[in-house]
Amino acid sequence: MRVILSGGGTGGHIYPALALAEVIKQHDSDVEFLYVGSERGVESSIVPATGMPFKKLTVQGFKRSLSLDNIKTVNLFLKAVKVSKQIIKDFKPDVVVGTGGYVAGAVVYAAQRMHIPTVIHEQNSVAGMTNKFLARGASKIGVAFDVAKSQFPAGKAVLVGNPRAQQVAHIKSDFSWQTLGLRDDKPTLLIFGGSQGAPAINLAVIAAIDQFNERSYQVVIVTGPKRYDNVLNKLKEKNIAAADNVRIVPYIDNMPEVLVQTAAIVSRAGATSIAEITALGIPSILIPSPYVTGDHQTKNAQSLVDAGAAVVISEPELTGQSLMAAADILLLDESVSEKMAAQTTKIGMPDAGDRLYSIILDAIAEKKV
Ligand SMILES: CC(=O)N[C@H]1[C@@H](OP(=O)(O)OP(=O)(O)OC[C@H]2O[C@@H](n3ccc(=O)[nH]c3=O)[C@H](O)[C@@H]2O)O[C@H](CO)[C@@H](O)[C@@H]1O
Repeated sequence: MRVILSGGGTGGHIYPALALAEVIKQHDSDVEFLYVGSERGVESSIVPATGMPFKKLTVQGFKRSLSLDNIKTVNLFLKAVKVSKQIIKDFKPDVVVGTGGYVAGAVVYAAQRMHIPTVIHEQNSVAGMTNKFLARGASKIGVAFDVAKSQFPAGKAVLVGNPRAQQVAHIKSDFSWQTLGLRDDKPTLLIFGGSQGAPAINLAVIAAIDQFNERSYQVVIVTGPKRYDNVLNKLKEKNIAAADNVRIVPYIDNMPEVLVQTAAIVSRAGATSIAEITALGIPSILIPSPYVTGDHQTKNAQSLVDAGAAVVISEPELTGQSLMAAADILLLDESVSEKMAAQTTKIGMPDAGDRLYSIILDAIAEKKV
């Protein structure tokens, strides 16, 4: 089987594609992959690091307001479709899979024009712009939230979950907190703001760090690669240093292994993070980003809140104090965290990769009929 994968711009689109690749390889050891990503997106470093063949396109996003830049966006898109057609002609895929982001728009659209089977995966509860654009021509659509089904052409979308859930649920982790200078016999709270970090979460953490320093549990603060220096500078200005139980890092490369050893999470409500949290049954405090299309993070978080599986703090309510209070309950009150962990696990879909693989096989088979 030959598969082109495309998804980009942000970790939440890229990691599901890579997790799917792992699942397909388990079913079909002869599979050949090609990943097509954007040259400016983080996929251009994340994907080659896995050893997967990678080709770059130049694309950019649409501005929501009227802007001359959108003319450039359209021109780049048309060029990217042309390059994609050549890539597809050379690679001869059986299927092209898109996991969101502008780059996937060009690659999957090119495949559709060439009558190659295409499958798109929607991670969020509100369909993204790229997937809406591609939906009509897609052979199959896999969604991670049931509420997303109705946003696609009738009968086309299937609930599959997010393949990253399967990856983290089955990982054998020998990760030790000692690699960060911490201890393995203490519960650890992991704080991160999605794949890029979130300024609001970083600010609340800076306000709370004096108190985190005094806690019996450990705290790992992931600032986001581009926000690390800023956080360190702010702490310096305030003359605050992290104590022995607190670590501040820009990014975590081996998140699945780390998550397995994590007692509780503070995070945005990105769809892929939620898939991981629910697959592993980790109690969480979610702070949905208010800056995303259709407020989709609040809707992503809703299914967990409804089930008593997570606590939500809205961004306007987020302060050092509200963060500390919620963190203390999760880390210090076992009855709360155990209950939440049990509820969270119920929502998880640890077979999501297999389910997505299955609709990919259907898409290929239907083409052959
Ligand atoms: C601002 C924005 O547009 N966010 C969107 C983006 O978020 P974002 O890229 O932040 O996506 P998610 O929160 O869904 O996923 C983040 C991924 O990055 C990983 N990770 C995170 C931090 C780290 O240090 N190392 C690491 O590997 C997480 O484990 C997870 O796999 O895509 C998601 C999936 O479509 C959407 O739901 C989000 O709304």
